[in-house]
Amino acid sequence: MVNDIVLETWTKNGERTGLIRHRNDEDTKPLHAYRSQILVIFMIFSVLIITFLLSVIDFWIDDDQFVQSQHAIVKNKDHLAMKNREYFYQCAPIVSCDYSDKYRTSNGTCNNPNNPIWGSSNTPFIRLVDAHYSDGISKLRTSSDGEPLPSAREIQVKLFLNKQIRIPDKNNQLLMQWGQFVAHDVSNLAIDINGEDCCTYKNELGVSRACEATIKIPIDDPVYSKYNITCMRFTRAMTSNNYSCPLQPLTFIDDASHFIDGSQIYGSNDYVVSKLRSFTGGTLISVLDNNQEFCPRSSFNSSDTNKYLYNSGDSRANLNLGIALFHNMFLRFHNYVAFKLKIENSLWSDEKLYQESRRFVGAIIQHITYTQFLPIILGKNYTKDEVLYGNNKYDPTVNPSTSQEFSTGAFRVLHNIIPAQHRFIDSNYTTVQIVNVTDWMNCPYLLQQGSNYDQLLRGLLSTEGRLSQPSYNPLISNLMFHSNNLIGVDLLSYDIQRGRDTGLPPYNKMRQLCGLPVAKSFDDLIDIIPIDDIYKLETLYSSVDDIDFIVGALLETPENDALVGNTSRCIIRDFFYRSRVGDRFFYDNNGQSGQFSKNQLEIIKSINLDHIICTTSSVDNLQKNIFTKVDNGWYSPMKWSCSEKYMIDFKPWKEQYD
Ligand code: HEM
Ligand SMILES: [Ca+2]
Repeated sequence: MVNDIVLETWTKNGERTGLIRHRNDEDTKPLHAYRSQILVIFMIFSVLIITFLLSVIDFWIDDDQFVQSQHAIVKNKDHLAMKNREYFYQCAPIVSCDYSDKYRTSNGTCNNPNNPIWGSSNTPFIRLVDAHYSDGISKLRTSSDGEPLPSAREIQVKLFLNKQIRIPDKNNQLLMQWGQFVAHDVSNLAIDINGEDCCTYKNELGVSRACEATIKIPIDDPVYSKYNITCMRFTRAMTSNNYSCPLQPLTFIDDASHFIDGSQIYGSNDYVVSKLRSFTGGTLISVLDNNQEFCPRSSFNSSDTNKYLYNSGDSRANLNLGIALFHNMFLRFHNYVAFKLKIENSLWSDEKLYQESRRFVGAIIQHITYTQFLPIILGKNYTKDEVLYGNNKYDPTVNPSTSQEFSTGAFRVLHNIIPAQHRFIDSNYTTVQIVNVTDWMNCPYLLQQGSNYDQLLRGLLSTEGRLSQPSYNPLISNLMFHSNNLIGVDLLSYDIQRGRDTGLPPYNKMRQLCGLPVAKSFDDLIDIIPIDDIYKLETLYSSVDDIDFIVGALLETPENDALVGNTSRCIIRDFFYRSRVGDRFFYDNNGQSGQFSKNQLEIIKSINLDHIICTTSSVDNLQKNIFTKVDNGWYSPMKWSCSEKYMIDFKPWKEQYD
């Protein structure tokens, strides 16, 4: 019988193979006479079975599958990362899932039925291109000729620092703030902060791993040289080694759930979630101050209790005033939704109210991101394509994980729209205060003084944003995290150095990945980078292949109405495509467990950031395009009043009882 099966296996199109015919011709011989043939067949058969089994296992854990999707951005498959699957082989936790559950888990596990940890917090950023380290493992990339790359600060000084274009943007500052809010939803790279002042320690005690990438400041630096500073502190990012998963080359872990699910509000694991919930009425814990609702305060050990930090789903909530404002806004919005849902469903438990409100808020964040934010970032024509607005179908072969190239490279290009200053505007639309963005970092308590919250919000809404351009504002380029009003660090130097720290591929490789021609010489960059910048690049880098990704990406002239150049656009689009199609709970994907009803979806699709602002602040009239700067006048025809326009109907959530 067994031989018969083998026979069938080797029959092609109904014809027997020569080997088998031969055996049939001689079937009078004793069995042992066929020993060698049987052995060969057995071996071939075993190899086939093993190959088949390996390919099944490979398919099951193959986190490179997303690139095979027909819409994936990747045009050149020769350059795909090979190492993404290592984590899944070696360190992936085993989780048990109930796929009929209507709600996301807090850490994002159990989204994909075949790969339940895809996109969950504490799993790696995927790489679109293999890591680039000089030793192939962890040492920062060097030039093609083996020499060190130019210092990140030297690049900033020679290429970007003095290029400030002061033309006001047609978008307002709120656009930038939404970008940072979404960035923190999908990406959180832990930094190896161990209290060392790396620049000092480097001189006195040698170099720890965390400190081995401090940034050299040129002696003729136009800013730092005045203070005789020649070293910028910088610590390397944590790696999977810090998460008990030693991998080579270095692999970096995303502490946030990779999905756009509001994890920066709620937390990316059960512990944080439980610390933020009030466990009554589905609400989050909040503090009432001066009749306004704010985030709870963290148990930050400060000698001055008035200088608290906020507790939220993401520790970066305190980084700058704009992001702190958004955390309060969404805390208030969550609690508002929970309150409204309770009115419709008085019998719902705290758990049900919390989960339904969280689901509602997560859906709105996705809706705003895809319909209001991305069309401006990527350009309206570009976002019309079905990559971003598809057929509402979930595709389980698409990996939704945040890519290293997106997080450390392409999306950071938008640091170029951070304005130097925020305006505080009162209810009469008079500017009452102008604040440097770098002066109010890590001091969210300032938001709670007087009417600062509403005034900053009015300022973000009605102040023009910084025009997208190949430079960062001078304050964020010199004074970030300053403690004494004198000198701080440089965000652009950090971004360049972080790219090297995390082994990002150089710019030319990213061009290739995105289907742009590979530049064989600096002159070939002329298709997309202005000639003056190409000359400067030539003085800095010894080869066109050495240019850092973010440097090339920042210099690219955006096409049409996009805010970013082609290469970053391609990487940003890749992420948001995968984040939509590869998220089983994406708000308008059909077929998800407990998907929104038709009426509910209609309401969700009608809600914009405008509604959220109206329900959570004293701002009482808003421009029709929320991210556009409009005239402040009360009677501007470009504005709608909150009381007329922005009611949210929660009736479709009323549960029908028979
Ligand atoms: C005032 C506004 C902002 C400030 C002060 C700020 C500051 C920072 C800082 C200090 C880092 C970490 C740098 C490092 O050590 O590597 C960072 C990371 C990042 N920023 Fe911003 N940023 C702002 C706005 C934005 C905006 C508008 C975007 C995008 C639209 C953005 C996207 C990102 C991303 C994707 C990361 C990496 C996050 C991670 O994986 O940890 N940021 N930002
Ligand atoms: Ca998330």
